[in-house]
Amino acid sequence: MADPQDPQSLQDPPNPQDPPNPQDPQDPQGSRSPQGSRSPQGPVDSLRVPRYAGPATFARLPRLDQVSHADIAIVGVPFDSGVSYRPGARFGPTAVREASRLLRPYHPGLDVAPFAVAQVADAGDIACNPFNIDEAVETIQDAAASLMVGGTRLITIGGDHTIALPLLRAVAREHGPVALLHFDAHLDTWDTYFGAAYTHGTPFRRAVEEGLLDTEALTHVGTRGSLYSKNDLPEDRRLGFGVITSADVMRRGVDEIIDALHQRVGRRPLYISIDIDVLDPAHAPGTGTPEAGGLTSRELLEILRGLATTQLVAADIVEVAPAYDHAEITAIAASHITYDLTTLLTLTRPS
Ligand SMILES: N=C(N)NCCCC(=O)O
Ligand SMILES: [Zn+2]
Ligand SMILES: [Zn+2]
Repeated sequence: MADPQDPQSLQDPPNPQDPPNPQDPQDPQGSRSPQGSRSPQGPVDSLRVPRYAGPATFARLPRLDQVSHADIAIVGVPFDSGVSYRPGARFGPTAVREASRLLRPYHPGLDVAPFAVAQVADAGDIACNPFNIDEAVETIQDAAASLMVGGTRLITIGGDHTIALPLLRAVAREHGPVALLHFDAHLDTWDTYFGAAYTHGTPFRRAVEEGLLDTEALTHVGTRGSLYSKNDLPEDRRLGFGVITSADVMRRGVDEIIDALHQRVGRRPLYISIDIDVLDPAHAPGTGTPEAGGLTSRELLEILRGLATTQLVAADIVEVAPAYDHAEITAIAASHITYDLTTLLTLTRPS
């Protein structure tokens, strides 16, 4: 039954005599939009093609090569050679895409149909060398920069947290030093592991050293767990970071945290990096370095929705390791976070 509130139903009504064919190159998405229409090509319509059918792009969106231009591209980086503990985040992008099949086109919390107001497309995966981290970092930076040509904004699904460094390099080249909201159990500002500079525990120290970040506007959110030394926190502060711990979120509450984040980032171009281990292992067991006492997925999603008036320019969601997941708990959380990040990007057009 057509529902006038449903943006999909505002297009031509489905014709049961003429079902879409996902194999049909003229209509690979089962789209109701006429060919050549200037409105964004949305996801496959789950009221016409069952959501479990066909290949998984994020939220069943078109692939980048199926659209003439994308305002927002979702790209996977299946790289996990930078981890210090459990491997497996290389399978994150595939798991998040699979778990995203249930996403629907209208976001009631933010009152927007993100795929109707912006052309969003799935750019596939960046193929990077698992045996050479330096080379992989360069590949990711170059691929991200090429995807951003023409003003396309990027949401990246990792992959381990190493990938934030090349992504920030590509973003800073476009926008200059950016504000950063880093949602993570960990600081990820350590110096080296086994002498290696590019790891999943070090991207944000490198980013500060390289001048990619606006050091007036950096905050970790959700930090908790054991550290290497008492010096870790003052060193992190010296780099410019503020810290809102997981316990602060619980004690101060979501609304106060949102206010504090707005004060910190203001109208600066903003990058959001979300390590799924910011969530409690009960909400995200499928990750490589889990820490007890984390945020709930409800808290994280509410905080993100509170950031709709920032100047978000790009984001990543990293560290989903499906081998440790159960019943897709982690991948579902990550797919919803990615949906919210996408929706935020449609609301926060850079000035
Ligand atoms: N970025 C993530 N997930 N973890 C960093 C933890 C580094 C460590 O082993 O101390
Ligand atoms: Zn982490
Ligand atoms: Zn991290």
